[in-house]
Amino acid sequence: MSQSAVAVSAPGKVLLAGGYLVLDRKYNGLVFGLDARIHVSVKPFASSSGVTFSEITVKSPQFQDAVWEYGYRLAEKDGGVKVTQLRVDADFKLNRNPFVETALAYALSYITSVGSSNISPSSITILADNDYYSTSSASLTGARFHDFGVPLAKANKTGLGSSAALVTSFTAAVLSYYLPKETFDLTTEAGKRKLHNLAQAAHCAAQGKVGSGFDVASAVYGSCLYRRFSPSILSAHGEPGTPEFGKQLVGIVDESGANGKWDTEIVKDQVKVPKGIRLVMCDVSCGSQTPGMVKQVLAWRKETGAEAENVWEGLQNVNEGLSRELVQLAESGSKDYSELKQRILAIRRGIREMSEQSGVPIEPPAQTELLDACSRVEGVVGGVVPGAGGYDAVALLIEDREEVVQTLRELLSTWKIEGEVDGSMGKVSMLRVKQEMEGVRVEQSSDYAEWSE
Ligand SMILES: Nc1ncnc2c1ncn2[C@@H]1O[C@H](COP(=O)(O)OP(=O)(O)OP(=O)(O)O)[C@@H](O)[C@H]1O
Ligand SMILES: C[C@@](O)(CCOP(=O)(O)O)CC(=O)O
Repeated sequence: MSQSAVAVSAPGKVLLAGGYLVLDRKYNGLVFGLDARIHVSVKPFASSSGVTFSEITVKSPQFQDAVWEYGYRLAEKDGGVKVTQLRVDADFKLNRNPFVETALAYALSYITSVGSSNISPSSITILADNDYYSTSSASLTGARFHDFGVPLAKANKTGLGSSAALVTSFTAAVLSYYLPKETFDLTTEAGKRKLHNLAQAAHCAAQGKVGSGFDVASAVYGSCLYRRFSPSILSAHGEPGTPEFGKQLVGIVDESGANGKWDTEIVKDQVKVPKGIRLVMCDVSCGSQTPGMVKQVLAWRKETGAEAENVWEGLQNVNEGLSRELVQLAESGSKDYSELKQRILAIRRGIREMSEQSGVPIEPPAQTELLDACSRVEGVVGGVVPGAGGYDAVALLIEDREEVVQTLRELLSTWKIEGEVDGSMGKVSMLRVKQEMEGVRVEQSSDYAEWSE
């Protein structure tokens, strides 16, 4: 068992094309990893009293009250590892973190099923790159990891997929810490595949539903064309502590169980960004969110049958067209972006058709106006509402020149966008993130020493 500190990071994501379609294995999605990462470091638990407990402490020092202490024990009947959040005193209300708790229980259950059952106490630190949460630029101090000064639940997420990047880097760090390299090596393809399977299982369990998993896949593999796994792979197992959970989990992760191999498809070489082009993410803060958009769109698709299928097929075609054009430009070195512009516009037309027919505001008029205005800026190739769409964000492809970024910033600095529910006016801010090809990565644990005391 390894006892030296380890650290791992995993990227956030943006689903540039394929929202909703990617939920169905017939279609795929173009997902970019982003250079905003979540970092997790694990080190031995330093007991000041000399007494050691069976305890794993997790903290997220950028937020208030973000410390979670867990006891753990091997469950009977091969139930894996049951973790229990510890209370400081009987009256203390537990502040639970479902993603951390589930990722820990899943990782320890896997570790004790394939390796040693002797889990030593450890101390885990989570650090998120600053762009995962919005702050006024005045409060940014230039610190590598900003202190957001609020509890995690009050932080304004920018929608970069924090839970998927967290579960992926957390699982990878815990596995690397407790398992010998022969059993788990993150730098190998086999290691990444195990990580992908385990992180998908934990992430689905924590969010209480089986989504498409594009966010976990890009956290592991980075930018890719993604075709989802069959949801049945994750539909039949128990939860940590229930009989045979250990065996079931190993079957899922090592692909040795009744469901056999995962059918996820990750294609890396059909995703390229031409030199001279970059992705820009803009966060839209409207004070309104659209719950249940996915449910509504899928219900409409089911009701409408062939009509909806036509929209889906049409979108798949133009989505594929976008990735093909990006690859073609990257390989030819051409700087003629007129075709790329047309392909982005074709995707937007498809999304608006899906919006209109389903009655779900995927590219609502306020976002159409914003995207049109951005697209008129010299050097902006075009943009879309990424992922599930709505009022949350826009993603743009621009020529990577400082003056383009500057003009866009000026345009957005005064832009007001009307929210959906209460008519409140929101702001639009350009995040500092751009696309990144690489997925999960082993880091130097000493780089985080300052924050993991
Ligand atoms: N820095 C962090 N420290 C600890 N836990 C975190 C951190 N960031 C995210 N989490 C966990 O992830 C949860 C947020 O997940 P959620 O799925 O709501 O957001 P998201 O993944 O950022 O969403 P989106 O897919 O829209 O980008 C938090 O409630 C917490 O449990
Ligand atoms: C609508 C959907 O296809 C994409 C959601 O993406 P995002 O969380 O808005 O980035 C759902 C999914 O793929 O799980």
